Amino acid sequence: MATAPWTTEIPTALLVLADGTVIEGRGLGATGSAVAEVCFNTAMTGYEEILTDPSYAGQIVTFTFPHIGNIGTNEEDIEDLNPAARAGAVGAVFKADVTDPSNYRARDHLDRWLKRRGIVALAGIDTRALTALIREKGLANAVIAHAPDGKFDIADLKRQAAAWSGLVGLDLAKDVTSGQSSVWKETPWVWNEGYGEQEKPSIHVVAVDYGVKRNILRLLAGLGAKVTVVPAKTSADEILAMKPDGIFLSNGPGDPAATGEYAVPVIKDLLKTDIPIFGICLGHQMLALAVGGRTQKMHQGHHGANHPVKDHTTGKVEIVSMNHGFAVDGKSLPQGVEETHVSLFDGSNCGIALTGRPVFSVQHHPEASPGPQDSHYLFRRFANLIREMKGEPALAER
Ligand SMILES: NC(=O)CC[C@H](N)C(=O)O
Repeated sequence: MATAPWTTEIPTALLVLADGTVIEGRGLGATGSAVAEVCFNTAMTGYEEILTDPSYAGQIVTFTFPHIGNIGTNEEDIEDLNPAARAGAVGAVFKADVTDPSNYRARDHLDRWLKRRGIVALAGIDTRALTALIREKGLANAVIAHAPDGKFDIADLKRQAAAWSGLVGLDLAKDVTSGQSSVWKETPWVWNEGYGEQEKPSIHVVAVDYGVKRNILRLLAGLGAKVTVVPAKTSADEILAMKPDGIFLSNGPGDPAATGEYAVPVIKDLLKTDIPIFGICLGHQMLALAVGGRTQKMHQGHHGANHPVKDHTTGKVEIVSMNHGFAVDGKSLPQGVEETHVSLFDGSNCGIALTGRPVFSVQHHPEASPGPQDSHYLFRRFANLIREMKGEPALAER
């Protein structure tokens, strides 16, 4: 994968894998380097949402869709809660060079936006070959480096990539969570109107922020919730003192088993109440750990917006957004915990529910952003569990 022999171009960016593989490309975005896990994402749209999803902290995203950047960037499509913290992917890999944006919502060029967010990026490589390599050998630790003068200390980059401990055992939720509690009011985006505001909430949801995506909070607010967002290390007593009608456990980066000291014990305490609980992705994995299940690292992970998942409770198949490199071992689930959803790609666990209790979670991303909206019904399922507790009529689920 070296520079084509007929060009005299000097590579200005490198992706150096832990096994010593060096991939040369054209640099864009921030200069410098970042060490992380390199994964591939098969979504065809939504690069801004993907790169700002805090669950991608500690990761470099290779986009399999070849043209990234042609709709530019805007201020509305970011997913991390606190833009100043710039939680999200640390690196990005594209096939084609980024062109000038052509979209009525564009406010900036992707290259400038990447620079501002501190994301190191590389373009002009065979992303299919890199994806095939990840599929064959598994998610790889790597360094992405960008130097406009083309000067790299390759031996040092190789050392850095090989020395990095990787995501297993790494707690990153504590780095991306909000520093303080806040109330979220914004409701989902409507074409020609933009985002709305929830002014008359009828239920109260406390959302534990392990790296939460904004669109989750919007969908909760859109269903009539006052959403109080609390930091990842908030205790069960503090959460219960807020008198929530429902508790939401968010997505987030890193190894779910590594957050064991603060998240899992709190979830165990919350499970002693009868308050409805809903978890997404990292929240799903930690709920599974709290009920006695196990999580494990995946070979190539699931990152995309086109994954088929079956809901066993209805028999329906939904096409979903995915972003995870760890998974719940479906075989580890104890009695009283049902497997509600499975991936139709590899049969891996995608959802659990506690038998006879208002507690459930999913591995995929029903909030989409980006991706199809097939799984939005899960938010209504959660709202209905809360409404049932309050003696209010159910909303239509689909
Ligand atoms: N999107 C997420 O919440 C990801 C969860 C976890 N960090 C994983 O990679 O599996």
